[in-house]
Amino acid sequence: MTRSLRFPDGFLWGAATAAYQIEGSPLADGAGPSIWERFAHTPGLMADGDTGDIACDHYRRHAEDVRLMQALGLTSYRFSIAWSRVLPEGTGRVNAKGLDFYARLVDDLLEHGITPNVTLFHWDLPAALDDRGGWLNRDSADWFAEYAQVMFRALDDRVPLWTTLNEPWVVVDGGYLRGTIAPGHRNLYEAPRVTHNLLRASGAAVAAYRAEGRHRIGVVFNLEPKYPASTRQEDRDATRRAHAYMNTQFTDPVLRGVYPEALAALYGAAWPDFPAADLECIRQPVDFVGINYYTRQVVRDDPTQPPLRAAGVPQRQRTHTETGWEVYEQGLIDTLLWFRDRYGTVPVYLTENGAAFYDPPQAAGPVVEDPLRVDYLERHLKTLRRAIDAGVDVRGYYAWSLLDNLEWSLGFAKRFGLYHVDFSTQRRTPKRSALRYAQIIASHGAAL
Ligand SMILES: OC[C@H]1NNC[C@@H](O)[C@@H]1O
Ligand SMILES: [Ca+2]
Repeated sequence: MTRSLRFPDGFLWGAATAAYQIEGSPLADGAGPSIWERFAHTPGLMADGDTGDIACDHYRRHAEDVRLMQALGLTSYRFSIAWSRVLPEGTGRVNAKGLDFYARLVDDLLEHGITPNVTLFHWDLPAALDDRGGWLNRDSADWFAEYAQVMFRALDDRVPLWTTLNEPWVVVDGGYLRGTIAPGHRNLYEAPRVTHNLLRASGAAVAAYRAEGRHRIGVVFNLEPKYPASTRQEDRDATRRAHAYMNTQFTDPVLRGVYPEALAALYGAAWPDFPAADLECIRQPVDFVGINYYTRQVVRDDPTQPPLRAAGVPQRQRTHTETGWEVYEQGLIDTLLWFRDRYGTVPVYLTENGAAFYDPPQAAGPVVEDPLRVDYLERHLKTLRRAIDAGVDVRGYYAWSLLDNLEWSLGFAKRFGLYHVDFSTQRRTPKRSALRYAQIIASHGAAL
């Protein structure tokens, strides 16, 4: 009997984006600046001097972009709210024009039969809140809950899927330890405190939602499975540290109410003594979890790289993307089975999956040929179906990304889009992967 070729009834076929990466017009209509406005305009921090000043000009071209979604047959679209469009100072005064942009976008999606999946925080913290300490300030949980409540009251009648944070690990590791993304800090003492306040903020928003929300709310983690480079104990220990730092540092507090004990040893003196009551807030039950999967990491012991003392081992024999990530779809099912076995039956959406490949410049033809991205998409969707067949409750898939966009400090050169964007003309052109995805959606997976 052939394996079930179709995906479950009601499975959502989506694509994902984030505000600062696509919208442009960062200060239009009363919007306040975010920390990305500052970071991107700080010389030397962004590849090629790229910024989100225009990006995909989505703030003005949103109607055209919704039509592009419909052309693919998408049944869902995941996007984020720019917090400082709605609350220019982060708290207090609401900017009606900012809120109205998102209300119109949601209405347009619904009119096209596309289910909105709304991320409240996708890294673009209002600059005014960073001036008050940002995620280092324990008050950040209250700021975020206030903002979340504004959004729930404005849009919960039309938005069935909410998520609080996108990828807290990236904010901690990139924004506060390595300094590669906004706000560009490099401070080991700050990292665990930011983890903790991000998770407290997420819990506070979920608690606020429970008081008046009518639909479902979750949180989005990027999960990257870690594999030991050898059977040596040192490599196995390094792999465990890397897994705790990147994965269970976030999933365990939210889904089990405790931090992995490896973190205290890893952070050492930098590990704070968190009040137990905080974990009660953090472990607010969520309705689902979004998992963003891109690649795996093979890990070896590396004493020269404290505090993690772990290094990635390049898998040169395999295809890699333009961001240096190994194409490794087996890691997707390994991660989903691990997640199900550790946390039980909490529903999952694959809220991001995709690849940046060098799409060769094409004559202005109707389709951009991107064979490597087509291959990546097929491999991961086939693997996702295997995980579903193995009993993992996956409710939807979101390709990262609908459009080529600003890949944060890597700039526009890293192209993840199903649609190619010519940033000098704003012309959108479907890639072969977009047409293949449309075919898969139309057959509800059978065409895989
Ligand atoms: O690196 C690709 C994507 N990963 N997750 C978060 C998104 O904002 C990134 O563009
Ligand atoms: Ca450029």
